[in-house]
Amino acid sequence: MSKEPDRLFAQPLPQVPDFAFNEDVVRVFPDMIKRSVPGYPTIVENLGVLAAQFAQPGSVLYDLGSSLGAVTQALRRHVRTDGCRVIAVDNSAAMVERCREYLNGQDSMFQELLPVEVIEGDILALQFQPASVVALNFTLQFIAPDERLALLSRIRQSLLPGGALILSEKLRFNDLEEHALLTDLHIAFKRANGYSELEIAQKRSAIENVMKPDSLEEHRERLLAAGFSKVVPWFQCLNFASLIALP
Ligand SMILES: C[S@@+](CC[C@H](N)C(=O)[O-])C[C@H]1O[C@@H](n2cnc3c(N)ncnc32)[C@H](O)[C@@H]1O
Ligand SMILES: O=C(O)C(=O)C[C@]1(C(=O)O)C=C[C@@H](O)C=C1
Repeated sequence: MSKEPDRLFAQPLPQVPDFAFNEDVVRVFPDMIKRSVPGYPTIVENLGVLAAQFAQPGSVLYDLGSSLGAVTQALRRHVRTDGCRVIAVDNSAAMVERCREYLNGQDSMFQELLPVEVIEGDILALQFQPASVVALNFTLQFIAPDERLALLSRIRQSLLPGGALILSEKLRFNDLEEHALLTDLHIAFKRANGYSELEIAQKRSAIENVMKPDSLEEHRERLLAAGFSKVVPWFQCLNFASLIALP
């Protein structure tokens, strides 16, 4: 994976454009997400471990909003269930192109990996096949809020008995003091990872119109409304969390 450091917001920008998953972001994405999302490497690796517990023979494992395929690669490191295949979907052409290159690299280094198909497309328009694992790793927060319930309902309908949705998101908190504390600690995390005050501020204005986090309570209620029977948080680091939702 690219080792290029993320300096995208290091210089003052006359006007900060809305954040987009374009070629510039693709080049620095592995560095950006690791330095921006507390717990990201732990979440990705363990998503593979969890998926192996839910994978059903002959089913599909979806990686929705796959970016460079970090989750897909973790699924292929950990899932050995007969007849499973991975479908990775992203609507950024630049992400999809680089993701395919990285997965070819994984194929050339390891044998007997699950087959994978990378689709360039909108997850809101996807025809889901019967699935045992669906991963939404920091993707739902970029979907328009009024589309989220319908998407989760369609995922729920595609899930086989014994399967699971694994949903990772940045959280906001209804308690203002808790929200302020965890936001400050997240800024401290970014600072400790070498981001300047300017980089932190400009990234914040770039994402504020395009990324709308929900609270844990909102996630739980919406997942139940979508038909999931149980919602189990399995990881939280500062204001980032991951949940298992069972059909
Ligand atoms: C924060 S990144 C996901 C990170 C990735 N899952 C990982 O773990 O490394 C969000 C991704 O979702 C994709 N995305 C956003 N909206 C989408 C949509 N409607 N359909 C497909 N992909 C979408 C973006 O292009 C971006 O690559
Ligand atoms: O919340 C922030 O400040 C972030 O940078 C978060 C976040 C994310 O959660 O996806 C936003 C955009 C990039 O994809 C990497 C990280």
